[in-house]
Amino acid sequence: MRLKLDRIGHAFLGRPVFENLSLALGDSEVVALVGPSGCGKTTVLQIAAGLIDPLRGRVRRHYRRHAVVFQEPRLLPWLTARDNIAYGLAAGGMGKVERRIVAERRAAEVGLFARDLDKYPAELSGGMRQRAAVARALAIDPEIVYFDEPFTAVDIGLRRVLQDLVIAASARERFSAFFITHDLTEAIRLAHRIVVLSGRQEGIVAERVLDGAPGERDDRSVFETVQAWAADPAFADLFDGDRQ
Ligand SMILES: Nc1ncnc2c1ncn2[C@@H]1O[C@H](COP(=O)(O)OP(=O)(O)OP(=O)(O)O)[C@@H](O)[C@H]1O
Repeated sequence: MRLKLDRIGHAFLGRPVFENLSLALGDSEVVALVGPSGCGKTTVLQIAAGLIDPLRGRVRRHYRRHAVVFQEPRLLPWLTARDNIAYGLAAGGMGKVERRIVAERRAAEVGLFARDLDKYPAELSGGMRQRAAVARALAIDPEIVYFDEPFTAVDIGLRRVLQDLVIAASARERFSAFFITHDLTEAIRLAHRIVVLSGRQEGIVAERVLDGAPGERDDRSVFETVQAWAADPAFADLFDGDRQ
């Protein structure tokens, strides 16, 4: 068990977001949290990652290193792509030459070319910046990666490529991942398990374990699962939200 949220509750300015939310994330498990816009997905992730404290409940973390990939890349504009990717390694005490080697290996894994590594974020496309953000997260060999709608802002073709990178990396390196999305197709492509957060402060209203490993699901089975769940009352909130 990497992470356990035990009956957490949170409110902003006295306005409750959710109550009594319990959720566990196992070793090497990829859990996708879906739910309508504004239901509190980012808040759950921030509590899980320790970025904010919950008003109620308890969080137990059984890991040493985690990384977060946000919707926007959040690269440091004054550093090259290479130095951005290597950024977390210096804090871990790694020497300069080794940092460079790790950054270049991670960059290649996410499809960045060597010639891009000397560029600054402003010189990279949006897709390249998000690739660099994923490489930076993986560079520190995290035991858990928190993804907060990381591919929402990229176009549909690249989104699929980036999803495939995450699927391959999680299978290869066996980190756990907590992946927030409002895109059910994305969740079904890359998770072992899906949990649905209510849009009416009712906490987690549904949970489904997916068949097979994420990389093994073909487009047809993903499509059929989305269709089946669209008719499932447990997912009604999610589809209502999408129609708004
Ligand atoms: N810092 C804050 N101060 C006040 N209210 C906040 C704050 N952060 C979030 N909220 C509110 O809490 C609720 C949950 O927000 P959150 O961002 O967690 O939802 P979400 O499910 O991730 O939304 P989306 O899918 O649109 O990104 C929303 O009503 C939001 O307006």
